[in-house]
This record gives sequence, structure tokens and C-alpha cells, in this order.
Amino acid sequence: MRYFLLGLPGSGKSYWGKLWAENIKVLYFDLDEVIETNEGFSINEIFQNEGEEHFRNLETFYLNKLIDNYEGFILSTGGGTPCFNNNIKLMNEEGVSIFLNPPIKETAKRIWKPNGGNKRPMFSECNSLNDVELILNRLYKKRLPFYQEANKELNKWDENSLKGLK
Ligand SMILES: Nc1ncnc2c1ncn2[C@@H]1O[C@H](COP(=O)(O)OP(=O)(O)O)[C@@H](O)[C@H]1O
Ligand SMILES: O=C(O)C1=C[C@@H](OP(=O)(O)O)[C@@H](O)[C@H](O)C1
Ligand SMILES: [Mg+2]
Repeated sequence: MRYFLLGLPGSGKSYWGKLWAENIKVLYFDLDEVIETNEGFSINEIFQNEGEEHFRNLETFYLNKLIDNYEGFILSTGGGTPCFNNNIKLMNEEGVSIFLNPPIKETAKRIWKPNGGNKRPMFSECNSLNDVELILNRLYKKRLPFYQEANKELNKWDENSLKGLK
């Protein structure tokens, strides 16, 4: 089975994806890492040098490539992956998509880094925790219709949550 983890930046897709993959013994990929490794640039560099549209095309390209090459894995997608190029439809056809939906206040605290230390391009202009929360709320409103197309939604979870879904 292919599992696709969806949700806002900071919702825990990368953190939990890795842990769950070890737990149920399947391959693990993080779409951002796949892009960085194959392209030889960081996500930030790709956004800065080539722009968001190019990054979205890379996301779709590597998503398709992983699906073509592997029958079973957990994939932590990027926060925007399901919202572009009909990627949500593809993921729902090719596996199980799971929306990680923790409270935004928690998510904001996790990704807030002072002194411009935030590696996520969507938050590079943030000067306070409040700025992060504002952007997350804006993204949530825009992206919820896509996230809600996921096959499953988790509001609370732990190490064993994916075992229950198998
Ligand atoms: N349930 C959790 N409790 C505490 N910290 C968490 C939890 N989930 C994720 N984190 C931490 O929050 C940060 C963002 O999580 P991450 O998995 O990178 O989010 P995403 O990939 O969805 O953007 C990471 O530093 C991660 O270790
Ligand atoms: O929400 C987004 O548009 C993005 C989220 C990031 O991934 P995470 O959700 O893992 O932070 C990464 O793909 C890129 O910075 C764009
Ligand atoms: Mg991530």
C-alpha cells in the first residue's frame, strides 16, 4: 500500500512519516528531500531561483516517479502538494491519503524560528509567532478543500496510528 501524508507545514508529516514507516516496515520518502537530492538544490534555492511554479512542477514530477517505481511506501508530501496539478486525485487513486490536522496554534509554535532562521520559504518574511499563525490560517482556508479530499483525517495520533489504518 502507498500512504500519502498531507497537511499544513509543521503538521508533522515528515516527523511522523519516518516513524510510522519504521513501525509498519515500509519504505519511507519525504517529497521535499527527494526533490532536493535529485535536483541538487535546497527547496529555498529552488523557490528563489526558479519560482514557485517550477517547484510545483517538480513536486508533481517526483510524485509520479515515486508512484511509478514503488508499490508500497509512506510519503510525506509538502504542505502544498495536494493543492496543485490535480495531485490529490492521483494520490487517492494510487493509495491512501491521510490528512494530519493538529490545532494551528501548535503547528505555528513548531515552525516559528526567530532571527530569520526559518528554512521554509512560505515563512521567510515572518518576524513573530503571530505572523506565522496569520500565514498558516490563510493557507488553511485556501487549502482545506484539497486536504478534505483525503481518504482519512487524523486530529490526534501516536506511534501506532498507522497500524490501525492498515
Ligand atoms: N507531535 C509533535 N510533538 C512535538 N513536536 C513535533 C510533533 N510533530 C512534529 N514535531 C516537530 O515539529 C517540527 C515540524 O514537523 P515536520 O514533521 O517537519 O512538519 P511537516 O513535515 O508537516 O512540515 C519538527 O521539528 C518536528 O520534529
Ligand atoms: O506548504 C508549502 O507550500 C510548502 C511546504 C514545505 O513542506 P512542509 O509542509 O513539509 O513544510 C515545502 O514543500 C515547501 O516549502 C512548500
Ligand atoms: Mg515536511
